[in-house]
Amino acid sequence: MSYVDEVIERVVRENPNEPEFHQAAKEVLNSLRPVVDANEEKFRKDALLERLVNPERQLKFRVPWVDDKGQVQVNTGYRVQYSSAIGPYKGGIRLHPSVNLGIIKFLGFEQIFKNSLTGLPIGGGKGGSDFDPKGKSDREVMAFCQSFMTELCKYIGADTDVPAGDIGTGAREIGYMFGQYKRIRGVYEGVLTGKGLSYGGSLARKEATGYGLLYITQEMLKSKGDSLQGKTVIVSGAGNVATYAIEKAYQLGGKPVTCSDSTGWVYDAEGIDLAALKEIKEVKRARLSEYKNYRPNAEYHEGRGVWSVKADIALPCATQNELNLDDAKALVANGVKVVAEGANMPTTQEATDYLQANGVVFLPGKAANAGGVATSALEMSQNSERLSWSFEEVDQKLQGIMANIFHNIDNAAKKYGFEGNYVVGANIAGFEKVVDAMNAQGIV
Ligand SMILES: NC(=O)C1=CN([C@@H]2O[C@H](COP(=O)(O)OP(=O)(O)OC[C@H]3O[C@@H](n4cnc5c(N)ncnc54)[C@H](OP(=O)(O)O)[C@@H]3O)[C@@H](O)[C@H]2O)C=CC1
Ligand SMILES: O=C(O)CCC(=O)C(=O)O
Repeated sequence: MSYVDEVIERVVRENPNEPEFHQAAKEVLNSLRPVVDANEEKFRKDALLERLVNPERQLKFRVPWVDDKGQVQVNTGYRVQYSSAIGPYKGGIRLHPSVNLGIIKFLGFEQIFKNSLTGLPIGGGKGGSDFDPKGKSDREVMAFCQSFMTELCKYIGADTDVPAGDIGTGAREIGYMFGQYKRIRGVYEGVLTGKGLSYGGSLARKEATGYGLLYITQEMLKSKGDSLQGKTVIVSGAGNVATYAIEKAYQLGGKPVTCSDSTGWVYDAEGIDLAALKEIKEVKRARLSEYKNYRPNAEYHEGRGVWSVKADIALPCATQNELNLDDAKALVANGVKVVAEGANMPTTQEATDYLQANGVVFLPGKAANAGGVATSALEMSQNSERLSWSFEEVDQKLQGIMANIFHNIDNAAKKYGFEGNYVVGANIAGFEKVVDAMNAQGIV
């Protein structure tokens, strides 16, 4: 049995009931075969892949808090400190009822390679809780965030582990967590990113993941002599990533016509009304069904369905495994030429295979959504030098980072004989730097 197959078997055996983690690990390990096969003896002797798939540390803790009725609630908190080979652990905190250890591990594992692709010195980690901020009062969210940080603050720090936002964790939650960290640890430092601008946040961090997604899509199109001008874009999600992907798609000449949340989806043939979307989601924290109050001619449907709309480019920006094989068939039948992942692992393996086999250019999340964490690393730099850069300066750097990521994954795919396969290119390019650092640092 090949070394890669042995490790895949071990991942499945030793991590039961963690299907998302198996999916992420299999995808990466399978695409590393050309590199691993060429170094099989050394990698096997050093147990390199076993060390890569096993987190350095994983924390699971109780999060008790009191709701508005005086009832004590108990949630479970997680932080998986996956790899510090190339820098302090870095990755978001997800607050969603579906969160469990396997989901945090898949996200932390992806983060290792994504963070490596940014070219910046950040290792991989991820955290979260099964707490659902939806429908909670600000006071309840604060009570949860303070309790969560009371435990987490023992294990993080500006030079050890720097969490940030993800699903369900935005500026409000980061603010409450930062306040509690400072209160307990007594240090004012860049321990979190995605902070508010008045206390150490970076301009353009809020926009960075969505903007970065469009910058890399544009760079890929440019390499083929094409552009976003005049292209119809379908987007899923209505949160941070989706909103700023829609904003940048407009700025680059595209026409985004859909968005979705966990209860329904919108098709607006004239183009999504960005101001309405921001008001519904960022200000009111309401459901997308309200969109028709702003745009009576738009369609709102319960359930899921954005992938049935005719378009040129599809941008899944909601959550994992939201684009399945049937959706992939609909995209191909409708003439979609590009799928770029704003979310983490939104496309199932079967759907990815189908899209690639049918000539759709596929930009995987660990490359395409890396603009968020890259800008978080820029926030860390600003915090370290106690300066704030202008929006233009951060945005310029983000554009450069996303263009570099595209060329690095493109070149890695070509080097190993997989031209145009950006899944292979991203995994290999991300892995090469991490493995180099691991080898240099001995058996740790
Ligand atoms: N924020 C960032 O900087 C980065 C985020 N990502 C990834 O992008 C994706 C979206 O994150 P972000 O925009 O920050 O999150 P948000 O919480 O801001 O938005 C998530 C959106 O997806 C919708 N959604 C639909 N179905 C689900 C589901 N089953 N579970 C969770 N959400 C669902 C949500 O609907 P509803 O409004 O009903 O909750 C919401 O509109 C995630 O995969 C995240 O890991 C990747 C890189 C960086
Ligand atoms: O900005 C960060 O540190 C994390 C972003 C994130 O969670 C992600 O890239 O999935």
